[in-house]
Amino acid sequence: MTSHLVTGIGELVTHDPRFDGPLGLVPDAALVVEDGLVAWVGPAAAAPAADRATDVGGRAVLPGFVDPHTHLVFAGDRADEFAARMAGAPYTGGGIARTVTATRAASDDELRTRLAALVAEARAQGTTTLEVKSGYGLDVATEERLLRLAREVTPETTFLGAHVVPPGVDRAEYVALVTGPMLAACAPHARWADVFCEPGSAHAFDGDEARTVLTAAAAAGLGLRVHGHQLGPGPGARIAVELGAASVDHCTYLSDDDVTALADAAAHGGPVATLLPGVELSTRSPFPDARRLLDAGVEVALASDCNPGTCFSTSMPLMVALAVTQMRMTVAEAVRAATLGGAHALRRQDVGHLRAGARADLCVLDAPTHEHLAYRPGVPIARPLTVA
Ligand SMILES: N=CN[C@@H](CCC(=O)O)C(=O)O
Ligand SMILES: [Zn+2]
Repeated sequence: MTSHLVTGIGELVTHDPRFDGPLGLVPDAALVVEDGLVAWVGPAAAAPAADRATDVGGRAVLPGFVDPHTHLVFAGDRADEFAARMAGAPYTGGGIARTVTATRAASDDELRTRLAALVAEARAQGTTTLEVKSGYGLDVATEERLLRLAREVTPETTFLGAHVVPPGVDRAEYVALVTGPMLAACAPHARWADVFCEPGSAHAFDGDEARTVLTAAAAAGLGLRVHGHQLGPGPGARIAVELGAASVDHCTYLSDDDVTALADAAAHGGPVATLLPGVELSTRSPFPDARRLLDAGVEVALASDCNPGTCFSTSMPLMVALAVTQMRMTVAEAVRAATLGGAHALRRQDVGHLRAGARADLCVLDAPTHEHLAYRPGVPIARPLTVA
């Protein structure tokens, strides 16, 4: 087994409680990788010998970003919808049907090529784990196809047949399809199931429908996630708590009762609140109240939600910068949410931190400290650090 010493680390974010502050920071640090796993972290002065060494020249190193919410398998483009929105049109979810039409018409190879390009784009900015949802097929064959393709790039695949009711299809019949033949075809390729729960939307699902979909998915062995509170108030957070979902995502319009329910559940591993500030940026909506969640003791994750409708960005550094500048998160809270928070939203113990035994998924910054992620918005300072 070859050991590899990474040295010259100006600042290392470990999330190891043995080290300093909320991020477990080690200044002038080193790290040893063996067999793809972190074998040792600590001050460079105490580093053990290793077979090989890489000096990162005083740069900051942190766990690779964990992006727990993306919709990366799709075809087509909705730049015109984005431009119309910037000129005043509202976001309703109605544009999802256009992506569904383009996606159904695309070949596996077209979808695979686009997906690979988006994964490479995310990775080039420091994302080392990402979740990918279906949801632009909305028929049995296409949903199954999207999940098969997603599985080629990540184990974190999510069945989102309940994204919207396809135009012209009866709601009850569609819920029966999603919970019956579609779930049966998709479950073998999925770790998770998700539902777009927005009772105020003509396209998405109400609380009863969401509960029906998620209960069936849980019975099929899938973990649960919920899209909720993006467009308005709703039952998404309470359903997520009630059914033991790993995460409730968006969380823009939460009531005090929703926050209390999430905070009470947090004590026994309740849902993470995953915030998607790229959506508020790209739909010109109010940002979620991250402080209210954090101050109540709810674990917060950040995700890109990369999709062709509400946020066509794979950039986790952008999400960190938005969380800090627009949502009043501290830099440490945002960096934690983009790494360890995402890992918890995916119920993963092996990523999102750099304690001994973690996967050696490393992100290096062309900067001396993690603060530069928010201090230098839009500047491509984050990239993966590959240690062979
Ligand atoms: N809100 C639901 N789904 C996506 C948007 C999908 C689309 O508009 O294409 C989201 O998370 O924002
Ligand atoms: Zn989404």
